[in-house]
Amino acid sequence: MTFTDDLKKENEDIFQMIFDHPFVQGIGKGELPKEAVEHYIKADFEFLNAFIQVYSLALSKSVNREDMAYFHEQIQFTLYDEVKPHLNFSEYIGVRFEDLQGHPLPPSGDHYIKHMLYHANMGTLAETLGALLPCPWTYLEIGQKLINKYQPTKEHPFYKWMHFYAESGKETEEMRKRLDVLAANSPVDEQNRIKDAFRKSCQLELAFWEMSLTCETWSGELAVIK
Ligand SMILES: Cc1ncc(CN)c(N)n1
Repeated sequence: MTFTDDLKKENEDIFQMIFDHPFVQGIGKGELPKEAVEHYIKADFEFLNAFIQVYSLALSKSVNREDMAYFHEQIQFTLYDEVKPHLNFSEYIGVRFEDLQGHPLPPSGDHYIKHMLYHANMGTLAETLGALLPCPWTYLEIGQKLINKYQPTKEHPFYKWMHFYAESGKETEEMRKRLDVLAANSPVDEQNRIKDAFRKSCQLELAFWEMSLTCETWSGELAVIK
């Protein structure tokens, strides 16, 4: 068993809760409230901006060219390739993707990016990877398991979304490989911080789906200062 095999096993409960979440199941069924999808895209655009910033902090902690090239590629992937699932969702709600950008993150999304930025700013590269890994890994599982369960055809409204993530296994595999090497050489207290970062990111992935479904917002008339 590798370190990341253990992480998966310890967090199987949350992975299952994510798969069972009504928003995720709604993707498989091809039936989602349009307001919830709009809320998701607006938040996810900002989330991925922060994710790129976390990758660049991880790049700055890298000490060899291979890791630098890896984080550079991941930034490109997030910037250019991950637009495709957002476009699929935007088409479904009939709103231009450009009109869904620049909106403040709702509380759960805000919590999630600050959690990742905390580890990236205060922790080691291994700890940063622990906070990042649930993002590609939970989506890979969602894509694969939804395709397996619903067998969508090309006419399915979220066919492209599901296939995009089901076929993104390389991202997870490469990140796991790096974290396994680093964790094997980490002291126990650092391994515990990685485990804590990973579990909280899994829990915040779940919270992100719930935030989207319930159209979670900040309280008060002003909501947030822009
Ligand atoms: C919140 C969230 N988590 C994960 C992914 C997949 N990269 C995403 N787009 N958004």
